[in-house]
Amino acid sequence: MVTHAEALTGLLSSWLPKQRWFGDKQSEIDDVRVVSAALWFSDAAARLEHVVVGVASGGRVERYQLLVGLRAELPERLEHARIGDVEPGLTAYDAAHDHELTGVIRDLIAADADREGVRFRHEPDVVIDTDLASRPISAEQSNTSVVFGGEYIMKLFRKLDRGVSPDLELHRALRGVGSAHIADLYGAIEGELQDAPVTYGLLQKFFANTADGWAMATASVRDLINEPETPLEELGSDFSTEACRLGQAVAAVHADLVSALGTEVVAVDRLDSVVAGMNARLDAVLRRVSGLAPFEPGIRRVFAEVASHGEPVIVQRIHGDLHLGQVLRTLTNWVLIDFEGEPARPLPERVAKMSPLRDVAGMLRSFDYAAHHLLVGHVEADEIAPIVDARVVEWADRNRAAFIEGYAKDGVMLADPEANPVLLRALELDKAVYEVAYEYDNRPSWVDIPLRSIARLATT
Ligand SMILES: Nc1ncnc2c1ncn2[C@@H]1O[C@H](COP(=O)(O)OP(=O)(O)O)[C@@H](O)[C@H]1O
Ligand SMILES: O=P(O)(O)O[C@H]1O[C@H](CO)[C@@H](O[C@H]2O[C@H](CO)[C@@H](O)[C@H](O)[C@H]2O)[C@H](O)[C@H]1O
Repeated sequence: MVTHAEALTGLLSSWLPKQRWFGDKQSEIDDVRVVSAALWFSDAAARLEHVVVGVASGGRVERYQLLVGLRAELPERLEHARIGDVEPGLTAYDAAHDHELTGVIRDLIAADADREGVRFRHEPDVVIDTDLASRPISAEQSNTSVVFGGEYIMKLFRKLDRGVSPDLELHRALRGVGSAHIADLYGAIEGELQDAPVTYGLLQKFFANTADGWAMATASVRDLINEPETPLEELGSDFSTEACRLGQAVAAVHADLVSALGTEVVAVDRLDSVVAGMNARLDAVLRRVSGLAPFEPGIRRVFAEVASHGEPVIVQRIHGDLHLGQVLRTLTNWVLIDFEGEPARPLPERVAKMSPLRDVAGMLRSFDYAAHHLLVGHVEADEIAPIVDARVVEWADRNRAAFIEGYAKDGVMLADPEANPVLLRALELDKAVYEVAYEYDNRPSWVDIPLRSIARLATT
């Protein structure tokens, strides 16, 4: 079967780095090769080709999924998605922005179709409504998501791992035990790539009219800056009740993950390997970000305490990258989304069992972020800081405490954050070190947020 994949590769070196989901924006692209290509759909107006490319840059090769639309005439509505001409009179574009072609993908799932080794499947007890209109969501992130009506959201993965995505694996497992705090899984697109399983996409329940935790928390912080005289507990937008409910939801999901996938114990004589992992991640960030160097001895000291403290650690499957942007408040519930783990970690590390306190630490870090990020780059930051600094710290402490209270409230937790301060502090630091690298790569003006927390966590 003939595709236009080879002709496309010449256009990608300039197009890929402009995409939000493209990982390494710092290095030049050295080479783009076609790993697989298949025709998924064709009619008189458009073709949909599925192309996986291997992109060599910065000394690494990563695989990316492209949904390539091809049309003789690109309508105005798709101009922003143009990749370029693959032959005279035939334009390639990102089909994730074309509601007609994303509708085709949804229909393939509804029909349990197969296309050249790619399996489109809906969950056995689900009937997919194929009449709903499709639109891309505006906030494109690590992957590309498309919403159908107010009912479904389809995530098309961009960077592909060799192995089943934990986002699919954990949603399937959580669905199996009837978890109340997730977006129900309706279908998936899977296949094999270079002799390994691969997940291309997910179809899930879409929660319309939600607010994410980050929007709610930062609205509360904005209020406290604007009402400097009002005690936090009297602010109309006080977030602590929600933080408590969120803690309950996270504990419930952790309990569901234990029911579905079990636990293991890291014995005291293996704690060195946990510390070694944290130190290795620190080494990698220290090599790249010089601003972290002054804190190195303090960070290593906190990590070392995990081994010397001598408590075995119970581990389980966890979310892995939990923060306020990964939780949605529906009318009646908190829902956790995006179970992929930290995008920068290799897949084998992301699917390993870890302490549930790692997710707790991720959320505690997020309260710190929400408290401090509004002043980053603000023209009046220096003027306002002395007045609001104490209040935002109080806000973070109040909500961190409420979240921990909620986490313990229903008695379903495996590890009590309050009873494990040594591990919790090390996990917060480990996360903050990861965040330094994340911000350095993606939002350099935010790098001070984790660095300031590290200064506090590694020296007190
Ligand atoms: N089930 C859902 N219901 C409503 N909105 C959702 C749902 N899942 C994801 N979203 C929205 O889509 C955004 C991207 O989803 P996410 O799973 O985090 O994708 P990515 O892997 O690209 O980071 C989220 O920040 C959220 O706003
Ligand atoms: O949501 P992703 O899976 O893409 O996660 C990555 O990006 C997050 C930012 O969008 C990043 O989170 C960091 O910033 C958040 C505020 O924007 C903050 O709430 C988090 O606590 C902080 O870690 C996440 O680390 C990264 O993996």
